[in-house]
Formats: sequence, C-alpha cells, structure tokens
Amino acid sequence: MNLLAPVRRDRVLAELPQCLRKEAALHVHKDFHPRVTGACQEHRTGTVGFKISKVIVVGDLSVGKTCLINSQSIWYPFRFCKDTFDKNYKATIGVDFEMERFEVLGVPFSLQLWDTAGQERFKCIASTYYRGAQAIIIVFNLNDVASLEHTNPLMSTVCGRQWLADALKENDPSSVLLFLVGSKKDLSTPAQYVLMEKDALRVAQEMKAEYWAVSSLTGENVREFFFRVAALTFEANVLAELEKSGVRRIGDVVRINSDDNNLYQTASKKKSTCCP
Ligand SMILES: Nc1nc2c(ncn2[C@@H]2O[C@H](COP(=O)(O)OP(=O)(O)OP(=O)(O)O)[C@@H](O)[C@H]2O)c(=O)[nH]1
Ligand SMILES: [Mg+2]
Repeated sequence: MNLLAPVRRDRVLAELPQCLRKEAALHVHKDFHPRVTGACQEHRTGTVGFKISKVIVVGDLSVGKTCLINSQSIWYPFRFCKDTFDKNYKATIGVDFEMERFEVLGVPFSLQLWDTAGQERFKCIASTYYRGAQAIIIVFNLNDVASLEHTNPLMSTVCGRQWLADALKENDPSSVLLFLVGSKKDLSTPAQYVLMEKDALRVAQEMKAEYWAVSSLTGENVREFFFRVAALTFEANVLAELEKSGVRRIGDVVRINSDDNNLYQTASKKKSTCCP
C-alpha cells in the first residue's frame, strides 16, 4: 500500500460519526473532542498521521468476523476482488489483515484490521498478534446467545474460549477501545433482535464496550460502524499524542464526569508529567 496516495473521497471524515445506542457508547458527544479539533486545525497532531493503528477482531468461530472485515458495503467499489458476500464458511487459519486508510479532520489515518481465527486449534497463532492493539472488536452472532456469553472474559476462561482475556492481557485495558458487535442481524426477526439486544447492551456496559449490530450480508450499519471505529481510534490517538507531548495549556483541563463514558477519561488516565 502506498501511504502517500490520496485518501478516497468517501473515506474522508469531517464530522464525528455517531454511536448506535447511547446506553452503550464509548462516549456520546456529538463532535470530536475540542482539543482534537484544535490540534488538527493547528497541525499539532504529532505522529498520528504517520502511524498505523492496530485493531484486532476476535470472537467465536463462524460468528462472521471475516465477512464483516470484507463486507462490500464498506469497501465497495474500491475492492473489486472482494465485492461479493461469501456464503460459504471458510475458517480463518491463524490471522489475516487488511489495511485501510482514512482522512480524519484533514489528517491521514491508517487502520490495520487484524482478522483472527475463532477455531481453538488456530488460536495459539492468532494470540501472538494481539499485542499493541488500540481497539478490539469483539464479534458475536446475534442469533447465538452462547457466542455472546463467550465474550465475557471470566466466562470465556471457564469455558476455554480465552481470546478476549488473552487479548486484554496483551494490551493496556485502560486505553484500549472495546467494541461489542452483534453480527448477522439479517437472520433475526425484530422480536428476537429486541431480546438479544437487551442482553448485549448489558454485556457491553459491563465490559465498557460500545455496542453495534450489523449485517455483512445486507450491509446494515457496517460502514457506520467502521467509520466510528476509525474516528474514535483517531480521537484517542490525538489525545494521547497531546498528553505525551505536554501540549496541554494551563487551564485546558479535560473534564471528567460519570456521564462522559469514556474515551475522554481514557485520555486523561494517561497522565502527562507536566500537567497540573
Ligand atoms: N446471513 C448472514 N450470514 C453471515 C453474515 N456474516 C457471516 N455470515 C456467514 O457466516 C459464516 C461464517 O462467516 P465468517 O466470516 O467466515 O466467520 P468467522 O468469524 O470469520 O469464522 P472463523 O474464521 O472460523 O473464526 C459464513 O458462512 C458466512 O457466509 C451475515 O451478516 N449474515
Ligand atoms: Mg474468519
């Protein structure tokens, strides 16, 4: 991939994409953090534009991780080789990754999406790639309650599906962004969906993840979801960069309150040594 190539016009984010459900969102602000907007306007984003942010996708086997990453609704027409939905299940062996480029508030931003295997026998390969993730996408099948239960790190350890516990172990839980994604929404009736969503929202709140429900077959919410991942990962990166470089101005305090769930808090946890 040529990092200097211009970003496709439909990958340019000038506004913050909104969450799906306010009850389970990383934050519910309508706009990017003011410090982030300011930094972008003043070209003070440091290395963010040159770095590649790692996002790992985990979940039970066959929940639809690979289809989600390859879904044509997000990438079409730019990925001619992957413009059809694959109905045949082909297990991922180990890991695979895709690189995607965005432009957020005028700054180039690259995401590396790591697709891991759900099958236990390939997990030891996949787990070696967990380290250094800035976001973890945890996928479950909206039509399979067990796949939701397995997203609970405690439960997953008990039942032998340790992917989330392992992924969290390899990353800083205070800064990694979690997304809980229900897949195959096209297969649920509205009534079934409502029931499943109730449980999923509870699980997402417990794990402090942002909840999404998608269908890779119809494309419902896929594009919105990935744009949200890109935007929130970018925002967290810029805030971390500002903290690191100590650019915070006197009186420019990050406000923390219990409703500000929770990206803004994440940035403030990474304390700069020069700040009040
Ligand atoms: N109806 C429907 N089927 C889907 C959807 N997403 C995936 N599938 C089907 O579910 C099966 C598994 O999809 P994959 O994306 O390969 O699942 P995976 O999670 O990557 O599986 P592993 O690589 O083994 O971990 C395939 O037969 C897909 O066609 C969806 O949104 N709707
Ligand atoms: Mg797969």
